[in-house]
Amino acid sequence: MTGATSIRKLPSLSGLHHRRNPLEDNPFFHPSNGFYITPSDVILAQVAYDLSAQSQSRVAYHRAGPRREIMYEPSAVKAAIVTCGGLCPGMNTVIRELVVGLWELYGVREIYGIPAGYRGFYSMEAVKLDPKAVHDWHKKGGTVLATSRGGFHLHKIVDAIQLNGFNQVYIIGGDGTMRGAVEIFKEISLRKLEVGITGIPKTVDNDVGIIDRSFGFQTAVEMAQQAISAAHVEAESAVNGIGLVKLMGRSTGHIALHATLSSRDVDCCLIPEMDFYLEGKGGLFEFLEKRLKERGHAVLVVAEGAGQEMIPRNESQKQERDESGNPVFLDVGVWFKSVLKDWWGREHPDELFTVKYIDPTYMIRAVPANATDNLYCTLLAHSAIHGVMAGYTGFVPGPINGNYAYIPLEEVALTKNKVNMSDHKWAWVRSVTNQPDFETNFKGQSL
Ligand SMILES: Nc1ncnc2c1ncn2[C@@H]1O[C@H](COP(=O)(O)OP(=O)(O)O)[C@@H](O)[C@H]1O
Ligand SMILES: O=P(O)(O)OC[C@H]1O[C@](O)(COP(=O)(O)O)[C@@H](O)[C@@H]1O
Ligand SMILES: [Mg+2]
Repeated sequence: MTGATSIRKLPSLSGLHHRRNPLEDNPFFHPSNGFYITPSDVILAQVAYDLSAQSQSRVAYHRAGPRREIMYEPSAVKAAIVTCGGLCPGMNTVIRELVVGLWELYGVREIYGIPAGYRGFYSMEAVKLDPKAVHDWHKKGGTVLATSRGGFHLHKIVDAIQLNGFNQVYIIGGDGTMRGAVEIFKEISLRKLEVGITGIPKTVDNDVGIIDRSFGFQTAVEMAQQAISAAHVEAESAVNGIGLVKLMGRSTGHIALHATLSSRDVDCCLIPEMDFYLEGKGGLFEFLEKRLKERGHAVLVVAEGAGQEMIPRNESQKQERDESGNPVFLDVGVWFKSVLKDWWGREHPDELFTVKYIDPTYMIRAVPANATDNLYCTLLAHSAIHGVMAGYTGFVPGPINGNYAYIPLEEVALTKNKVNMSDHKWAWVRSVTNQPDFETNFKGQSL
């Protein structure tokens, strides 16, 4: 295979001095050949190639891991950790492992938690953290530091970082947080401060791009199974029963898709990336009618952002935003329940019909991470620490094709991970549920 490899450049702090990595003397490690990662160690963005193609350009990211030399004197490090945005299983594990990792791997002793998200930098007292304080945090859901939306005042935040003398900042958050982190990184560079900034991607929706998946996502999918199973039991035990489950997913339907694929009890899965329609040939009602006739019940899984444009709303509802500026959605489950009942009442006024609506929204994200996600959180935290200690800044650690890499923060902030409606995964959903291909049906209908 021929073709050039372009390595994504990582910003680094220039005013610091090289020093020996203390892992060299750490009793738990025996650094041998290949232990330290060098600048020429990279992870390719893509692993599948067509070998018959003439020439292919490749994108690569620097590989995450410890470097032979670090750029901070551990006793001079003052680290800040903050969690922003919505909850996600594993946030406490990441905080715990950042604290324990900084302490045990590098001998850092000044580690602080910023309470309540970005606003905490300038409006609250930072909390001193050590391994003893965080020892059981991985067993707790949520974030012990607390989180919030909004409150992003760039200058106040950077002033507070400067005033407190923080020289490493670990920012745990989703797509909105990453956009904020880019602003902070740029302002810090403008002020020529020697402060390492890293963004650790957190989002239960799995909507952050480039990385394989976000931590906590698998736990959330697992939790969603309970809701789907309950909906299935309720639907099966009724006459013409519909079990309706709403799952998180503002603009991406990954949770709904994965929960559908792993459950196999789902008759139809609706996600924000797709258009669908209710009435007429090839529509949802026709499909449900058929399913109820054949099987006596049906299970419908809907991502919270699906069909939002179909729900009637007044002017103020149209404008509503949360503190971070994200649009506030109406409850698609409540709407569905009412349109389904209207439809059945119209078509079959004398026949029994039941819709059981289950909304496990916060249950799927307010739990501790499962074992797989806990391990993932640990590797993520350690990757972040190694990168910052090595002097990199403005980066995001994350798994790419199973290997941990450092990705420029700005690239992550600009990339959204949407469900690709034309790849095999969505085809697999349709083959499992046998649900209508709304797009094709709609085109056929309008001919
Ligand atoms: N474009 C942006 N620029 C700067 N800060 C932002 C931006 N978008 C969101 N934020 C801030 O990031 C934090 C988290 O954002 P939010 O969208 O609520 O959650 P998430 O990071 O999980 O997507 C909030 O404090 C919000 O004010
Ligand atoms: O009610 P809240 O806390 O604002 O959160 C609701 C939203 O948060 C999420 O769980 C996750 O969103 P973020 O990760 O972007 O914060 C969405 O699925 C959901 O719409
Ligand atoms: Mg978000």
